[in-house]
Order: sequence, then C-alpha cells, then structure tokens
Amino acid sequence: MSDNHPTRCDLMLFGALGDLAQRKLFPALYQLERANLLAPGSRILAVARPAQEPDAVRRQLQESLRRHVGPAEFDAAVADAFLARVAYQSLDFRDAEGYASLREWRGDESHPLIVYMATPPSMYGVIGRHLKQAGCCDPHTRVVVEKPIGHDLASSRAINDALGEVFDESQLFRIDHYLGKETVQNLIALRFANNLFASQWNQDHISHVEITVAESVGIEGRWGYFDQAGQIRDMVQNHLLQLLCLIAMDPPADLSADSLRDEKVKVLKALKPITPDRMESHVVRGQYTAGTIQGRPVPGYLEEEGANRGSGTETFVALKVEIDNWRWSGVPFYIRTGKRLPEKLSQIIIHFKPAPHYIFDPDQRHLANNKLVIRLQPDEGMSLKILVKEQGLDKGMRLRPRPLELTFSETFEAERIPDAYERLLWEVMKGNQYLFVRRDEVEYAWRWIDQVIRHWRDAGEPPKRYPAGSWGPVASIALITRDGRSWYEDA
Ligand SMILES: NC(=O)C1=CN([C@@H]2O[C@H](COP(=O)(O)OP(=O)(O)OC[C@H]3O[C@@H](n4cnc5c(N)ncnc54)[C@H](OP(=O)(O)O)[C@@H]3O)[C@@H](O)[C@H]2O)C=CC1
Ligand SMILES: O=C1O[C@H](COP(=O)(O)O)[C@@H](O)[C@H](O)[C@H]1O
Repeated sequence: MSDNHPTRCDLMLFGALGDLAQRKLFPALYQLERANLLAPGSRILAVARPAQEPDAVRRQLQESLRRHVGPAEFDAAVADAFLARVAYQSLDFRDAEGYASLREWRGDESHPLIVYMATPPSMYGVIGRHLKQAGCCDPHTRVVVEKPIGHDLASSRAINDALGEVFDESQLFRIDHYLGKETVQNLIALRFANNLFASQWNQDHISHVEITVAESVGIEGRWGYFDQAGQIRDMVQNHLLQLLCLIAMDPPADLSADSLRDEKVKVLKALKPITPDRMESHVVRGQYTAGTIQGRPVPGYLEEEGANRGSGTETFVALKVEIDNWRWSGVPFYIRTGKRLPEKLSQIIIHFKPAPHYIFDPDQRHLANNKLVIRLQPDEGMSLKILVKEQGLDKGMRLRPRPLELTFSETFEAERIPDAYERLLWEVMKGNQYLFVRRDEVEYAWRWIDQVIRHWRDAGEPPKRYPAGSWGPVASIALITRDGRSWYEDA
C-alpha cells in the first residue's frame, strides 16, 4: 500500500464522452499526470459512440479539462503531455465486431489493462463479453464499474452475474467514490491507529451516532436517472451505508482488501430490518419544493428540467438504523441525506455517553457528554468537544464545551486534497482493491434497502414536502427528538 511508484498500464475508458468521464475521470487522470503518477508509456483509449477524428476528441478533452480542472491547476504543458497518451475509438458497445480495433490498439502489450466502464450498468456484461471474445482481456485485466450496481437486489445480482461470467471478483473494482475521499479514509486511521478511541468505540461509551450528508444542489439535469433512483438508492444504499460500515465495523486484522471488506459485510448483515410497524418511527422520506438557498431562489423537484409533475420520488431520507450486534446494541445511528438542503456538508458525530457519576452544576448536566465531530466535507477535519472549567476566580466549577480541533488544511498546509477519483484511479493502477466494494457488500446493502423501499411502496404514501433551503421535512426532526436527542448543530 505504500508503493507509490507509477506502474505502466493501458486504460480503456468506455463512455469517454459522457458526463462522469468529462467532469471527473479525465480531470482525475490529468491530476495524476501533473503529479507524475502516470508511468511513461501508459496509454488511454477513449471509447464512445460518436464517429470523430482523434484530434477533434483531444481538442474537446482539452476544453473540458480547462473547464473542470480550474485555472489554478490547469497547466497547458501538462495537458499536452496527458493528451498525447489519449487515442480515440468510436464504437457502439453492442457491436461485437468493432472490438477488433480495440484489440489492435492493445497489441501484444503485457502490462496491465484497466477497463473503466463509465456507462449505464446494462452495458457492463455486454462490454465484458465482447472484450473477452476479441481477446482483449486476460486474468490480470482490471475492470472498474460505477455505482449504482442495479436498482435492487435482483438487478444487482444480474449485473454482478454478467460481470462474473467474464471476470473474477479479484479483477473487479466497484466504485463508491466516497471511499476515495481522504477524510473517509481517515476514519480508518482515526479508529485503528489511535488506541484511545478503540477502547471507547462501543455501546458502553457511545450513546448514538449521527451521519449527515447534505447537498445544496438539486438533481443537476439528471432527472431521467434520478427520478428512477431517488435519494435512497442514489446515496444511502452506497455512500451512507459505507460510511456507517467504516464507523461500525470491528477492527480488521490488517489493511488488506478482504480483511476490511469482511468486517464491513458483518455490519451490513447485522443491520436490523425495519418492519412495517417501525417505518413511521424509523424512516422519513421527503421531496423538496421551491425555496431559497444562500439567497438564491431555486425550483422545486417537480419543476426541475424534464420533470414528471406527478413524481413521488424522494430527494431526502432520514433513517434511524440499528445494528444487532454486541458492539452496537442499543446505539442508534441516525442518518440523513438530501438534495437542496441549506449547504453542502458531510459530517459524522459520535456522541459519547456522560460520565457515570456527575458532580458539577446540575443546570449544566445536559453538556456532560463528549462529542467527536468528523467533518468529511467541506473544511475537512475533526473536532473533539470536551468540557473545560471556565477561567476566573468568580466562575467556580462552571463548565464550558470547547473543541480540540484538527483542520486538515492547516495541519497539512502544503498538501492539496486529491479528488476521490484521483485516489481511486491510482489504487486501480496499483491493483489495490481495498477502497472498492465487493459483491457481497453491494448485495447485503441492497437486501436491507429493498425492504425499506418495499414498505414505502406498500404504504403508498407520498414523500413529505420540505422547502429547498431547509434541513428536510419536520418529521426528520421528530425522528430524533422522539428519542430525546437532536441533530447536531455546531454552537
Ligand atoms: N455523472 C455522475 O456524476 C455519476 C455517474 N455515475 C455512473 O457512471 C456511469 C456513467 O454516468 P454518466 O457519465 O453520468 O452517464 P452519461 O449518459 O453521461 O454517459 C454514458 C455514456 O455511455 C455511452 N453509451 C451508452 N450506451 C452506449 C452504447 N451502446 N454504445 C456507445 N456508447 C454508449 C453514452 O453515449 P450516448 O449518449 O451516445 O448514448 C454516454 O456517453 C453510470 O453508470 C452512472 O450511474 C456514478 C456516479 C456519479
Ligand atoms: O454518487 C453521487 O454522489 C453525489 C454527491 O457526491 P459528493 O462527492 O459531491 O458529495 C450526488 O450529488 C449524486 O447524486 C450521486 O449520484
């Protein structure tokens, strides 16, 4: 894992002119070039449907890089060096014959081939089979596929089966880009490099956990995709459950991919089902109406571009999740995520239990539990809220909550925080699967999500409305206050 030497590889990028490739993948590859992490001789074949000359595609990519990388980090010389690696092949992915040209591009190279499928999941099996038939892949080929893997457990199994017919699990790199975020990886460091926390990380010492992943954006022109998915499939099935797993899992024996993934799977298996009678107290789904975010008026979900006015898709979900195991018995995880909330903010709050015997001012008793606030984005860092004595002769033993603060941008001043896709592409190049999701993780997550969606469907209730710019439906506040708690707000 500490090997930071670039290894030579070839990358075939399917869906190279799509949104993800343009906004995230090419900029990430450009950043790897800029950091000298693309080995000499590494090549990229952009594969997409339009019949275009390679030079025209490279010009288009240069423009797109300029736009998405931003002026402070765009260097024309680096972009030229990067684009010199890029070839283009027009292809309808269903055209088996067309793969001969991919085989020709690959030649007899023996260094690893990475196949990145930035395409609809229905294409994964098709591309895999045609690549194999054309003799493009071997047992060392690495295949990167995007989330969501399916729409439910059955469809995710079908996609995984189609991939499994061609590739071994050890070749598959299923992306959950949250796992590539530096601060998310820091959860692993925080928990397993600091024994201080290890001994406290259980139901003896923690009362509850909050996970908030708030977005101020709406659906960004992705109605067609989003309305089929909704926030629970788009965000909870993958990103939020992955965060929950990293917080809740037992210490892995080592940092190998399977050790980590085995522990995450145990958490997913232990998620307590939400039965129909517990839906009201444990689940809230919402949909935004028009409102104002940071002084700017924004439309409601049903007024977004391309909207179907009758849609009952949720753009917000709050859940009280319980984990049926020794470590977490009686410790609820309150999780919430939504679009068009007041700000972009992802944070995890660990609420510790108060000391067993309290000896200070009874009026201050409510202050007496420590909190660890882990800020994933923005302003990445951590803050441990502890109680200190107010200073001064006249203050007696009055307490004040104060933070022990760690802000990564200050601590690692010279280091830029790489985008998640840079980290993930880099790990694929090294052949390291530890930040990628194994088949059983995806499927256990779907199994749990499916039952929630099934109960929603059976109940047939529309989502609760919330104005854009608010923190979600009022019912999501009730979900936590009912237990005598509240969503964390930084004082
Ligand atoms: N965009 C994002 O931010 C995110 C995307 N993802 C996932 O990444 C994947 C790609 O998403 P995104 O880039 O947004 O989607 P796009 O639709 O923008 O890109 C997909 C590309 O695949 C091409 N394609 C589809 N079928 C064929 C075919 N038979 N032959 C040739 N080309 C084909 C499309 O070409 P054409 O338009 O000509 O059909 C399109 O350019 C999806 O699985 C998505 O769920 C995951 C997380 C975030
Ligand atoms: O996967 C997705 O994630 C983004 C949010 O990612 P972030 O890195 O900006 O926090 C979300 O907007 C999108 O709907 C979803 O598909």
